Amino acid sequence: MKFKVLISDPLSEEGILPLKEAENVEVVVATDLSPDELAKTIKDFDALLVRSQTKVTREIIRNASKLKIIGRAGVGVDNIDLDAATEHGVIVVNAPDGNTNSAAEHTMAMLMSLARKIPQAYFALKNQKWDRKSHVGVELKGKTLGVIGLGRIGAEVAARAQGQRMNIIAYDPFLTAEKAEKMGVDYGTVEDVVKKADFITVHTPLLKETKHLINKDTFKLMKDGVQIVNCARGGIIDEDALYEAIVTKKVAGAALDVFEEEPAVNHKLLELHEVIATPHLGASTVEAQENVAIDVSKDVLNFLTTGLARNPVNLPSVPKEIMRRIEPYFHLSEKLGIFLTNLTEGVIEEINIYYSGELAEVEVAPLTRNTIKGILKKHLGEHVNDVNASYMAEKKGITVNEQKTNTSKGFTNLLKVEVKTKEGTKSVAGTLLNGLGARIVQVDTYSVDLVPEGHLVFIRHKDQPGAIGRVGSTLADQQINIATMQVGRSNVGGEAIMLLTIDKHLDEQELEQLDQLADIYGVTAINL
Ligand SMILES: NC(=O)c1ccc[n+]([C@@H]2O[C@H](COP(=O)([O-])OP(=O)(O)OC[C@H]3O[C@@H](n4cnc5c(N)ncnc54)[C@H](O)[C@@H]3O)[C@@H](O)[C@H]2O)c1
Ligand SMILES: O=C(O)[C@H](O)COP(=O)(O)O
Repeated sequence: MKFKVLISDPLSEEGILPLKEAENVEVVVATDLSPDELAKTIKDFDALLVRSQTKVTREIIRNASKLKIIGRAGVGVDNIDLDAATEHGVIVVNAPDGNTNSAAEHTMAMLMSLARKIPQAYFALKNQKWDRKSHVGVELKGKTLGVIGLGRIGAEVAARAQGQRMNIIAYDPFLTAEKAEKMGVDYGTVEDVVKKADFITVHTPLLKETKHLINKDTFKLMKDGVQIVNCARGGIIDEDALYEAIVTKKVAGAALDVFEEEPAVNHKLLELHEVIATPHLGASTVEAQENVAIDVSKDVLNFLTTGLARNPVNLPSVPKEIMRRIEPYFHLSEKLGIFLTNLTEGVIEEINIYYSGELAEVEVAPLTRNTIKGILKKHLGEHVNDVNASYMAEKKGITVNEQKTNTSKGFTNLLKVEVKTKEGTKSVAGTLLNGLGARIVQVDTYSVDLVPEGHLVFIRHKDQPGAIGRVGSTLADQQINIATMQVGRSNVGGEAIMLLTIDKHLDEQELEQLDQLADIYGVTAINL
């Protein structure tokens, strides 16, 4: 049987040789298909290979009745509808390492061009203007570079900038003091980074959490005359806020390789003299293109012939016999992870997962991976899935322990998850109640009974008459309905908790109002 592979973006000829030379594969290259044409063509293909240009929408995936795998020759998979792929049983693989070096080099090229106004000077000279006065730059040496997202590319950029004798301050949710010290970088929150930096470069994926991470409020915190680089994804920086910050001279310059909408030809930012730009060229080198095409071709070939993938991005299939017994717990395990990560302060160092009762008798590794996925998802988004969750945790320096115990506290099954950071230990436990579904039954030392669904608010407060009433009336003033409320306390007059289910997610302002109430120690909104 021959597998048909469609390549819909330009990939390196050398890189796709593993596929072209495979006897059981027929490769078709069609890089000028419209979305409609792609939606029609795809139905005959077993695999699709893309870069960032092809938008692999739900509609395309829906039409792809034979499609088994989508290979992304690069890192970002925000052009692929991962939910649709998962729902249709299509595995998505990427090539996460092949273009790291090129993207880091491009970032440095942009940083240096920005500091020395090279594109502007070149443009003037091409227009017959020998203008030295308007193109006075600044040195990088001794300046502080703020790096937001210290993953593969961010870390390479930091190391190169240190070579330019810059000081680095970074923020990454997985950056510990030990790692920062080893890399010779300072670290802090996003606020610390933007306040101290002379230049700021972002290297996060584009996720719900990182969309407009740099916005009008963040710009206000920055030094006057700061310069910004984005070679990661359009949308991490709010483009309207950046425009405003440049026009008002808060920001002296910006170097952009990526835009919220691409291709970005008539973009208002491109009209500004202070903005230099390239058309998403970070990975456009001979070497990177060859690397990513080879990696993804091999992975696609391997998957088509053996069913195994090295770099899967979405959910894999779980063996049927394991699935049948543990499937009912999948939902609970992920929700416990998400719940816990929202309560956790500090960098996660250890995750302990305890299985008891009937759960202690089954193979639970897929549940462990699913729980880790729930915990890491907040910061890694679609980059973490069941297959790579343990690997991701290990890569982030997190120790994961799985234990089967007999202490199920009267429940026929109990899944307890504990997370340790330098700030302390947090835990949550859940169970499946026969006929009633999943329940969260313990938060730290407090017993609760909560359906892990919807919009939750977790409040730590002093056990004092009036605290519950104040929360209730504040929510009533905000026209927010309380569906359920759980309360618990450690001792009379000591610390207590309220766990509410409400009808909508609290926005920043609403959270702030609750946080300001007397006797409240902390308020966390959690979306499950
Ligand atoms: N311009 C280009 O052509 C080009 C080329 C390659 C990659 N990229 C993009 O660069 C980005 C980084 O790629 P990578 O390979 O380094 O990925 P990576 O996964 O190795 O690193 C991303 C890092 O961002 C961190 N992060 C997540 N949420 C964060 C937050 N809220 N604040 C700070 N840090 C956060 C993660 O912990 C992780 O360490 C991706 O968006 C990728 O698509 C662009
Ligand atoms: O995420 C990536 O790998 C880069 O943005 C590269 O995208 P490209 O393959 O379209 O150059």
